[in-house]
Amino acid sequence: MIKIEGLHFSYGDKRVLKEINLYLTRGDFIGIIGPNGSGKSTFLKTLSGYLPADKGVIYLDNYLLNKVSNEDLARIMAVVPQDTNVDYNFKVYDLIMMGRRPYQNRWGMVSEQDREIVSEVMEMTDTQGFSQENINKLSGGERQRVIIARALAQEPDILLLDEPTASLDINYQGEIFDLLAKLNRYRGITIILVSHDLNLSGQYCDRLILLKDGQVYKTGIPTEVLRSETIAEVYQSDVIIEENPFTGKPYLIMVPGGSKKKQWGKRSTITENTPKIHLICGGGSGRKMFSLLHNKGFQLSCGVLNIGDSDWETARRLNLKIAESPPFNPISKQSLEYNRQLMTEADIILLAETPFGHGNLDNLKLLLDLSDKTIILKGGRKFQERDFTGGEATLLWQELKRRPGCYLKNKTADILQLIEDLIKI
Ligand SMILES: Nc1ncnc2c1ncn2[C@@H]1O[C@H](COP(=O)(O)OP(=O)(O)OP(=O)(O)O)[C@@H](O)[C@H]1O
Repeated sequence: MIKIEGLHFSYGDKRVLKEINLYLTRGDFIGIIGPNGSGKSTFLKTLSGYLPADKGVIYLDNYLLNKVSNEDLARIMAVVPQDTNVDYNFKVYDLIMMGRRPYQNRWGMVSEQDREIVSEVMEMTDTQGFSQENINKLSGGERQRVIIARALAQEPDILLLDEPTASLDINYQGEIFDLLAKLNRYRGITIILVSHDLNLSGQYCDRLILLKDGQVYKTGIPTEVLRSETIAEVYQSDVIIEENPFTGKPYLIMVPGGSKKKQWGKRSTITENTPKIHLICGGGSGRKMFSLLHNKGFQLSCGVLNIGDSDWETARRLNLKIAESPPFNPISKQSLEYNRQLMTEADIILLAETPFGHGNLDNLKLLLDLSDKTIILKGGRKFQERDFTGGEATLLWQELKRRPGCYLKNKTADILQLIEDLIKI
C-alpha cells in the first residue's frame, strides 16, 4: 500500500498541494485526473520521491518514502515523465538497458538476464524495429514507448506515468493503455498515471483521484467520480456521461461549446429570470437548436416528444423539462396539458423544422391555442414536404404564419439573432 498523510507541497510561496490524505492499494490501476494546474504532476513527483513534501508523510508499505534509499526505490518504482526528451543521442537499445542499472554492479556489467529482460520489454512495447536508432530521431510517440520500455526494464512493482499517451495517436493510445492493463493484471504492477483523457482513464482505471486546486476533490471508482455534476464543478464544462456498451464503463461526451468559462454572449448561471424557450421538435430536427440554445444559457423545455425519439434522447441528456408521450400512440391528454404548461411558462416558443403526422398534430393545434405567445417558426423546406396528414397540418401552419407575434425564419443564425433581439425588448 501507499499511504499519504497530510501532504503539503509548495514551489516557493506558491502552495500547490494542500492536505492530501489517501490510501492507495498495491495492485490497483489508479488514474490521477484534474484540470490544468490542479497539481497532478506535482503530486506524482512527490509520490516518486522526486519532490520532498513540505509537510506530511508518504508510506510505501510500512516504510517512510523519504527513508528508502535511491537504489531500493529504483527497484520498486519506475517513472515515465511527461517530458520524454533525452539530452544525449543514445541508441534506443542502450537507453532501455539503462533501466537495468539498479540491478547491475557498479561497473555496469550487463548480464544475460539483463539482455533477456530488455528484449522482452522491447517486444512488449513494439520498439525492436528501431533498437539501433538514435532516440532523438524518433517521433514523439515512438520515443514515449521507448521511455516506457526503459521504465519496465527496471522491473518495478509500481509504475508512475505522467500523461503517457499525450503524444500518441489513437492506435498507440489504446495499445499503451492495454499494455499497462496487462502489466497490472498479469504481473501485479501497480499503475499510477496522470491523464487528461477522462475516457481512457474511466475505461482502464480501477480508481480515480480527481484533484482540484491541489486538493483531492473526489476519489473512487470511475462511475463515482465521472459524473456530469462533478465534471461541471471541477472543469466548468458541460458533459454528458454515457455507458460504454462494450465495457459498461462511463464515457464522456462534450456538449459542444459547453465550457462555462467566460464566453462571448453566454449567460453564466440560470436564475428565475433566465429567459425560457420551449422547442417543438422531433426526429432530430431540434438537436442543433438544443445545443446552441443550451450553450447560450437559456432555460429550455420541449414537447410533446415521443419517448425514444432522437430529440427526446438529446433533451433527456441535457436534463431539460420534457412533455413526453409513449410512441405509436396519439399524444395523451396529460402530456398535452404538461406541454401547454411549459409553453405558457416560456418566453418564446420555437417550432423546429419537424415533420407532422397525425401522431404529433396536436402540438401544432396547441400552438394556435396560445394566441398571446411569441412564436418563431423555422422555415426552409416547403412545409408540404413534411406534412404527412393529408394537408391538415399545412392549413394550421398557414394560419400560424398569419398570426401576429409569429416570426418565420429560414436560417439558424437569424433565429438566434431574433431571439437575442426579442429577449432584449
Ligand atoms: N517548477 C515549478 N516552479 C513553480 N511553479 C510550478 C512548477 N511546476 C509547476 N508549478 C505550478 O504548480 C501548479 C501545479 O502544476 P502541475 O504541473 O503539478 O499541475 P498539473 O495538474 O499537472 O497541470 P497540467 O495538467 O497543466 O499538466 C501550477 O500552477 C504550476 O504553474
